[in-house]
Amino acid sequence: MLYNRVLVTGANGLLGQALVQRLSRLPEYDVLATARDDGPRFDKGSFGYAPLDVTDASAVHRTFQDFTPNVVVNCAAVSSVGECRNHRERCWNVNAAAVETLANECRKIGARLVQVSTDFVFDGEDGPYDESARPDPVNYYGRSKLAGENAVRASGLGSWAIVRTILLYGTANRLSRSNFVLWVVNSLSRGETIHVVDDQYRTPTYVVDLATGIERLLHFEKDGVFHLSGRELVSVYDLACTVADVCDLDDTLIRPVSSDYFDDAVDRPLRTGFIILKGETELGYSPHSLRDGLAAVRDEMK
Ligand SMILES: NC(=O)C1=CN([C@@H]2O[C@H](COP(=O)(O)OP(=O)(O)OC[C@H]3O[C@@H](n4cnc5c(N)ncnc54)[C@H](OP(=O)(O)O)[C@@H]3O)[C@@H](O)[C@H]2O)C=CC1
Ligand SMILES: Cc1cn([C@H]2C[C@H](O)[C@@H](COP(=O)(O)OP(=O)(O)O[C@H]3O[C@@H](C)C(=O)[C@@H](O)[C@H]3O)O2)c(=O)[nH]c1=O
Repeated sequence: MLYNRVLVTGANGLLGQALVQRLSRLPEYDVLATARDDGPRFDKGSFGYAPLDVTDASAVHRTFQDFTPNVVVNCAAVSSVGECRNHRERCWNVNAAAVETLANECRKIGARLVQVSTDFVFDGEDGPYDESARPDPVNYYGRSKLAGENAVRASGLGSWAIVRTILLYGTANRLSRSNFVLWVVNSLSRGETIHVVDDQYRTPTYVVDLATGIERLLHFEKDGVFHLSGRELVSVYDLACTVADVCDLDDTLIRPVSSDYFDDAVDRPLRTGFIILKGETELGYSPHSLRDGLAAVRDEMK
């Protein structure tokens, strides 16, 4: 059997954990999980682990020389839009500059690079978007992620893919950043009132679906841009109400508000969402329905 030697960065994050667990269950992959911590935050699956800060160019070089991956999936990011607004240099170093470093190291050893990106590269004026839509980010996070995409495109790599996704939800161990669905469940379970925007629209994505989609992309060795998200376009308020319904929580605690309710809000694109036809036809991507994905998360939380 021809093994795919896959190096995953940011492996202790929400997507990184799901992806490493997915790949390490399949015999065709030999996985090296890397993250900033001394060890993995999870233990299911059979994979190697090495500490790696993607902004440390010499550490990246050494890790590539030691493991010699034939494919790298970059899940490392500063994924909080507020943190990107407040700590621009750190955000740029991770989301843009480090991608250039990874792409250069991939080129040297002939490896493929799969870069994970976001709906926030778009302005949100005319979603849902397909892969040919023109990016025009409205916040610093989106600009840094677009710069990361452009570093891949400009790198001269023989083989690369950019996988954009939207509003990820799921469970994982000891996350440094929670996600919207867990936040709604935890807040409502404590009986807390929450204010949720009803003018932002998304196609929320169950992280297990995204991990499966990326695995399919590796398996078929597809290049180019792919939009992998859920199928259903909903307002974030409707998403919160669906979470309450699926988890049997009190939806009267959810108050609809518009985006300008939050005084210090970071600008967020209003209507994103993805058309996922390319992933469906070229990868066999087939995400859970929103209710089924949320039910799976509810069961994982038990
Ligand atoms: N979450 C979402 O809704 C969406 C996410 N995306 C994209 O998906 C990808 C995965 O995001 P997600 O898993 O949700 O985010 P997480 O924040 O859960 O994971 C990102 C990981 O990157 C790690 N990281 C940060 N800086 C470095 C560094 N210098 N070196 C190595 N690792 C680093 C973080 O480490 P630590 O835990 O130590 O902080 C974290 O574990 C990102 O590219 C993100 O932009 C796109 C659309 C939606
Ligand atoms: C905390 C909070 C969030 N929201 C809304 C804002 C937003 O539409 C949604 C999710 O907010 P978050 O701050 O979790 O995430 P946000 O920064 O909007 O989400 C993004 O994550 C990054 C990584 C991406 O790349 C994007 O695809 C996107 O999904 O919830 C409220 O309405 N009320 C609240 O009190």
